[in-house]
Amino acid sequence: MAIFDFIIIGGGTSGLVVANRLSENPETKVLVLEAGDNYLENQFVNLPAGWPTLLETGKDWDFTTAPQKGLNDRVMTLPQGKALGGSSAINSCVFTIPSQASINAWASLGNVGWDWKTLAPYFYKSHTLHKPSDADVEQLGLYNKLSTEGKSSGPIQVSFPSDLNSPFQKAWNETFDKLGYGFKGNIDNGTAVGAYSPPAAIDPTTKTRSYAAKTYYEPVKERTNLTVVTGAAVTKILFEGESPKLVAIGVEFAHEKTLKSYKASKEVIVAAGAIQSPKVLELSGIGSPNILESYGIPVRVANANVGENLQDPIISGVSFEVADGIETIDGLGRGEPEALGKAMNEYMTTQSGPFGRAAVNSTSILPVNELQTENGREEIHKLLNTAHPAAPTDPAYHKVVRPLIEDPEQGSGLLFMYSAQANFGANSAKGLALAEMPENFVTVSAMLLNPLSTGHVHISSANPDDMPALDFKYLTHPLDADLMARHIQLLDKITTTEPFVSLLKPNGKRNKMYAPWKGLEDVKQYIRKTALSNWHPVATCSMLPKENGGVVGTDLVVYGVKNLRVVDASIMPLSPRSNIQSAVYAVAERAADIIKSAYQ
Ligand SMILES: Cc1cc2nc3c(=O)[nH]c(=O)nc-3n(C[C@H](O)[C@H](O)[C@H](O)COP(=O)(O)OP(=O)(O)OC[C@H]3O[C@@H](n4cnc5c(N)ncnc54)[C@H](O)[C@@H]3O)c2cc1C
Repeated sequence: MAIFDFIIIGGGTSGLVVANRLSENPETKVLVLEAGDNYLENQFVNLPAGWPTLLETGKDWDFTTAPQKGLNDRVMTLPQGKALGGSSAINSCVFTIPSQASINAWASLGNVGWDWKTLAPYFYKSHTLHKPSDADVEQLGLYNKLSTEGKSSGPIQVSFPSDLNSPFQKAWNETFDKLGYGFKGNIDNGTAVGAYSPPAAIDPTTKTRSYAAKTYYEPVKERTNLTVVTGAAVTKILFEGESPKLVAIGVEFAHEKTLKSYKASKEVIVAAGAIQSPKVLELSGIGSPNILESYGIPVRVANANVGENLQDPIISGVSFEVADGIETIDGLGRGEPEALGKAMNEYMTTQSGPFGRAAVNSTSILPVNELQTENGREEIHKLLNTAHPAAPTDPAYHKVVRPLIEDPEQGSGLLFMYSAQANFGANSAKGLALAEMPENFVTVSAMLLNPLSTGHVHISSANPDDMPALDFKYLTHPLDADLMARHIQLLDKITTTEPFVSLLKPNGKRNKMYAPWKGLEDVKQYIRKTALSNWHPVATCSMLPKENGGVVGTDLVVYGVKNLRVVDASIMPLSPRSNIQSAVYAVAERAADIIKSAYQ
């Protein structure tokens, strides 16, 4: 049996960061086992705008949820990357830094030493933020919004969209200014609130996707102490001894239709993502005894927290028909040969145009609008304390999220805009991107940043090939629907305020599911018909004290086992307030340092 120092399960976003850093020492032998394939040469992976074409293909696990009671029993799908680079190979590239408050909340939850101050260096170690050109700075409204220029110096290349002909970004920023949500803080140090145009993980020189496989793996793939096997699905972790002296010593995996085993002399590191890291643990006998025994899996460590605490921010929104003469990218979505030819020509000749950009044009992190007035603040206070008060059975993280909802300096929603139609009501990411209407649109979506509803993901059998049973339980906490409805209601203001309103066709069309709403209850009904995942699941192997729902401690070691850690999105005890890939990279960088220091 081959022996490595470290075996990493999953060569995704986090797995490749840890593999790169651990193999910096030529004496350390590292093995990465990745179930998906290597798509480094795949043009649709490399093309930033190519991601919708990757969904529901062999590059996407394409999980299915249980019927979502809070969303009219709709059954939905969840994309997750099945590729070297994992979800960073198929994501939509937006790269934003989370709020300091949401990272500090990790420490408040009992994770001493995991706060903004300690994690910030790892954000800067994992990416390099490229300054926009002077012309772009003006167009994107980015003056004075970069505080850490030159501070970031990591492998992921992050750049700003250059779209000088588009009227949308400027109009977005000016409209939010008028509504009292002018930009405050800095976009790269966790203090951003208000409207801006976000950067993306796109290499500014090549205008290609900058992701884990390209930046953390490809440059070091010749290291003789680093072995990466693709098409290798881990079926279980191998152990020696019994709890409490249980030790992880290797893995069993399926490769080329054969079951193989390799040994790890130091550690097994789980990086299979928020949906499948708990699956790997459960298949290996770490989880709820009730679940494991029902599938005949011997219990090695009883911990009912594995696979629980699942948090996933949802989105909904409205598409608005644009005024005549305003250009959008709907033609690409409809597959019109003329639009595709023009975009490809721009991309190939001058590396410009929509193919080289992330889908999202602008975002805005906002508190609920009600906090702008005295009466509104009273209303939200009552909502939190009288209508939906905290219960003793609430998960621990509610205690830190609830005060943030009433804080006007924090955001509870993230609004974002892109210049194309969205097919709200679809139950899949691919369906959402379907462009069926012949007119052109701009879409404004809202994402609920820290939902109080939690779900779970567990194995559905003892067969590693079976998909896990996934239930997000979206909107089952009543406060989520109330907050989400208020964020969606703000769309009425944005789209009737100058200069944004001038970009819209008066009495123009809306997306098919839209019907004018008369009040919050109508908005809630619309959300139940249209909301879906924004593909940021976290917290299923939470870093928390075990009695508060934890699976790993602050050293990321799995409770009750030696030599076994988890290093991916599943350890985040609370979703960071932003798109989350930046935090996944930062956590993985820090995990690598923690592991290295354990062997010094
Ligand atoms: C469609 C989509 C769009 C997104 N858009 C954005 C965005 O614009 N901005 C942003 O910040 N975030 C975005 N995200 C989220 C972000 O990409 C993820 O949160 C992040 O990449 C997760 O990293 P991870 O390491 O936890 O998991 P992953 O990157 O998913 O890695 C897990 C890896 O483990 C492998 N694996 C699983 N089980 C096994 C097994 N048993 N054996 C071997 N290998 C296994 C998987 O194939 C995968 O490669 C998006 C995600 C998706 C799916």
